[in-house]
Amino acid sequence: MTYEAVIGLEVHVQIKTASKMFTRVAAGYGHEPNTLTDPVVLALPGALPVMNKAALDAIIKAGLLLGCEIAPVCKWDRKNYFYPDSPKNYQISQYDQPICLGGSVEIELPGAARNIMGEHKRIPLTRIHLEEDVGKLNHGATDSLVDYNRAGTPLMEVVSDPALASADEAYAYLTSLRATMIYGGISDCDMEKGQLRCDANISVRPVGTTKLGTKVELKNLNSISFVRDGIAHEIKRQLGVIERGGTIVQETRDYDGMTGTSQSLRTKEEAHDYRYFPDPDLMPVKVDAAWKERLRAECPELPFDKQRRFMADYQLPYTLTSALVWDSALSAYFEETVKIAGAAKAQAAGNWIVNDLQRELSAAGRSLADARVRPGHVAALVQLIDSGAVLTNAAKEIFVEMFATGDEPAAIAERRGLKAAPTDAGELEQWCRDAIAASPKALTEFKAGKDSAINAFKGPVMKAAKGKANPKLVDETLRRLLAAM
Ligand SMILES: Nc1ncnc2c1ncn2[C@@H]1O[C@H](COP(=O)(O)OP(=O)(O)OP(=O)(O)O)[C@@H](O)[C@H]1O
Ligand SMILES: [Mg+2]
Ligand SMILES: [Mg+2]
Repeated sequence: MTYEAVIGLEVHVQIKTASKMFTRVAAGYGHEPNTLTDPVVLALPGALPVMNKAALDAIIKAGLLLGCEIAPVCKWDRKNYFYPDSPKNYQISQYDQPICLGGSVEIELPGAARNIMGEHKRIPLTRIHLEEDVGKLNHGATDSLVDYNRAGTPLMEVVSDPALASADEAYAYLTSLRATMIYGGISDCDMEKGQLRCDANISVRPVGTTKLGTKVELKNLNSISFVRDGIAHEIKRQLGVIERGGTIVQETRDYDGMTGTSQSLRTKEEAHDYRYFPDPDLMPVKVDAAWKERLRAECPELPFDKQRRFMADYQLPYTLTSALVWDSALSAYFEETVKIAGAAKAQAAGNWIVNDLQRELSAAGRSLADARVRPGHVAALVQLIDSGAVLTNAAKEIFVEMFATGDEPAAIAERRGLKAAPTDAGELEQWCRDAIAASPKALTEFKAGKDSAINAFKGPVMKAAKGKANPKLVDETLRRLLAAM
């Protein structure tokens, strides 16, 4: 019997807000332990939660970006459990009335080659709800210390349907979801800081059947690559168990990305173990049309939509769009350049940005925001090349200097003597006549209608001009002379 894998992901995304979910104390990372706390975070007697509007805005925006239905009314529930990371002994979460329902994440699977677009799919979401993050336990050799700085940070849980079929699809899903959250300004999704965390639920079933198999939940997958590796490993493990005649038990396993192994943590608790009940301290939240529309207006175009637009409007090749659209600042920079240089120059502009600008930025350890080269500079350089005033090799040099100084490309070309030589018209004409005379075969071909035969004359002309002739002028002069022959 052949088996297929079924995967559902639970992704926790910390929302980037100034303060915590139910109190005004600051949210943040990397502070002295237990400095971002107050009576609400520490659950001191009498402390009461007050909702953070910015966090609600962010989750509604996330829902709109992913095409979810925003529930007109949602409520808060207590998820009860005892563990030192939660001083209240419960977590405020949303159980049966989450704020976002349905929706999907668009993914792209790997293409046949790097420069070929892969298949696109939409992975349906079950829900997105809002909850508060818990504290952090730091385990020492003989004791464990608890830090409540993270406790109470607004946290979204994005739950997918069991609809992913492979480790690669899970990888593509996380890449796309992460980009969407960053684009929307909802989270920075830095996995090293725990801003995005993923649990993977995995089961297998015989191909052709629809009933879901028993799932195993993988935890502690702390990079997107580890999620992919962990899932691939777990699918293999489950198939191995079945092959040996065993059965899969529902459990939570810990995957160690460094060693590529997993071990059982616990057999999985059921929802009733948490004794969910509505939080009596918090009112349900009503989201009306005006609230939704205000946030809809703030929703940016998503990377895949942008990529389709770049390919259609600017005729850009897939590879170039892939290098641009996943970084919203970079694609904004590109579009500003195109606005100045013109859509016909989009590909040239894109190449300068993706290759030369990015190379110089990473060599200098700088970010795009503080690059001295602005879109106007790139557009000006593209225009100088197009007009024939500078040649490509010179332009490369100009770019490097432009990056270092922020000077205009024309000024750099002037002072560094990098302009294509302002060839004397009579001299250029003579070079062209000599080149035509030296190649009677190409002349015959050109006269017979083979336009590309003109290229045979250009090399000798450029050689005579020591590489500094304006190629556009060379082309024009040759054509003028040829037409008269
Ligand atoms: N048989 C299955 N095989 C693979 N994935 C499954 C299966 N059943 C459920 N899933 C996936 O498991 C996830 C369940 O997440 P959900 O948050 O609803 O429940 P939970 O994991 O029990 O709760 P908790 O948030 O307390 O961990 C979903 O992403 C769902 O698609
Ligand atoms: Mg869950
Ligand atoms: Mg879970």
